[in-house]
Amino acid sequence: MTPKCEAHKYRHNPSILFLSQATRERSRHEASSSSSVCVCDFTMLKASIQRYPFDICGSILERRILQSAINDSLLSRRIVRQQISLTRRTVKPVSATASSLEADASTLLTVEAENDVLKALSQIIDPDFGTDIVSCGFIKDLQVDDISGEVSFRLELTTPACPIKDLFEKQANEVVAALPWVKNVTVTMSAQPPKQIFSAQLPAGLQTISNIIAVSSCKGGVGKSTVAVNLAYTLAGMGARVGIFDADVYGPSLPTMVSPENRLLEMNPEKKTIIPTEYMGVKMVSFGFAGQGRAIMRGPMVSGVINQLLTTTEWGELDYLVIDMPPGTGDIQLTLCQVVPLTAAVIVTTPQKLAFIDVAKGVRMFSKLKVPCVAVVENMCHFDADGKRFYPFGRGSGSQVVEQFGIPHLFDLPIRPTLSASGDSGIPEVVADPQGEVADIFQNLGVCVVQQCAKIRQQVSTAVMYDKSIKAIKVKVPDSNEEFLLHPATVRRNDRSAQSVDEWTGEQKLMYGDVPEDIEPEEIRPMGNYAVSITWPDGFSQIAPYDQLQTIERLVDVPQTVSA
Ligand SMILES: Nc1ncnc2c1ncn2[C@@H]1O[C@H](COP(=O)(O)OP(=O)(O)OP(=O)(O)O)[C@@H](O)[C@H]1O
Repeated sequence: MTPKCEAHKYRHNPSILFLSQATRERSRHEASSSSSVCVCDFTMLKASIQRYPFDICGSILERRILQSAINDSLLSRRIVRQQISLTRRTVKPVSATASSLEADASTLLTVEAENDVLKALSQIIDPDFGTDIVSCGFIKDLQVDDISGEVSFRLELTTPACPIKDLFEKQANEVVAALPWVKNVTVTMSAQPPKQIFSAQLPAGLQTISNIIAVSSCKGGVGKSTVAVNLAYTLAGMGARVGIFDADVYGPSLPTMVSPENRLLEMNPEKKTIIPTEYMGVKMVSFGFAGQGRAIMRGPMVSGVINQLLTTTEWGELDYLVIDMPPGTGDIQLTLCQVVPLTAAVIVTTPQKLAFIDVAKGVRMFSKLKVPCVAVVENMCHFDADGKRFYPFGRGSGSQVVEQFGIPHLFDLPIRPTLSASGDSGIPEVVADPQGEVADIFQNLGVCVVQQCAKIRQQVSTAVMYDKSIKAIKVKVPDSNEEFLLHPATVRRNDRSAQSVDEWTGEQKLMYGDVPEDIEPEEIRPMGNYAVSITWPDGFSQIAPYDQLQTIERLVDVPQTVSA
């Protein structure tokens, strides 16, 4: 049915005529007092009548009419408000009270003004997520008063260290202030509270840490601790809450590189937890602060100590925990990576040709554990003397690493006597000389880490989702372009846990008919970067690795959207 037909249908409705006439009369009357209100009134009603079927009894202006008028942009909000009150005065309400009419209109207008603001803000794109800040869910506590023209909202970013937070703030101010009815904009910047994206089966101490970054190298002495410490202080300088965990039990470097007042870790005797020491706002734990000196231990003991130190520490809320990994890619490193839900890894190397092989080992270890390597730092690349640049270890194989392993970022760190000196003085270089060249390089590394972590979190948390409208589980495996749909019951039937399959005989315990065809998951949460945990209505928590999800029979025909 075309809009014209609708108009025709309602043309003989006396109520409409009544209102239209009233409006027209008023138009004539008010036009003489040079009001633009009434000129618009009639246009609005006409436009509305042509667009929507509506009931109009006396002064009831149905929501849709107002909505339509506002959508048509025929009237400013102010004029619509005046129109409502004029109508109230002109026409006696029949089946709605004047106050409910006004309340209705008021709500509509506020919603409309909010939409205006959100539309304006959606012009701002987050370059990391490739989508606008409204879709990213960054706009919180939006308050709009379209009469006074006051707008306020909070811009909640994923991390307080967001490198473009100032730009976001400026743009948000500008686009909202550009709306014709806006007189004043108040933007408050904030960041999401730290939270692990991974499933809850984590030690309590790690649950309030948003991102855990491993700084790793395959050999000792390449500058891994230097990078870890300076990266941590750079992130803190960017506004984040940061901790450093020195996992090198054999040769802890942290006690030499930073000089906290309290050089011994304290215990909370009641909770039996470790309280980290702190230096310039960065929390830290190292075996070197345990009053034990260097350890003489065997591998499994080392793993035990590392895990205990790491998991029983009261880290509190952290945006980033930087782990200075023990050098190498052996069992200790593997165990550590399995205990801690790492968000990303940074690999440190030197430019020698052989270093390429080391980096390859590191990348392979992390890729086995599904931890994305976000950057390679090629340390001690060059130094400058007599106006010339020297490459004592030859030109690096960093670019080869980037090409071969698809690691997106490579950073060259020069040899600087100050870096070495600050390593021994207890004040990190980026703190001692925040404007220097080294601080600049670390700033770029910090930005890279912040951006990549945000991307990874986003990818991981949306990798497997239940789409209720099509009753299907949507899978988009991180780091792969593959996207597919699975039938929830099929996913449940493919559970391989001891509850569903006998561990010894391999016999299927969960029968096909045990799972209702229309079963729907209650919650899906990522577990590390390799699996999701799916909670079903009967309370069963299924762990579904991505590898397994990729082998399950897929839904080929997308089901029809199920109306709510
Ligand atoms: N770019 C650099 N310029 C000058 N000195 C550096 C540079 N990088 C690191 N160093 C120095 O080299 C030494 C080794 O660095 P660092 O302790 O960071 O290496 P590492 O890989 O963590 O070693 P380990 O695994 O043995 O702990 C330190 O004295 C440090 O100050």
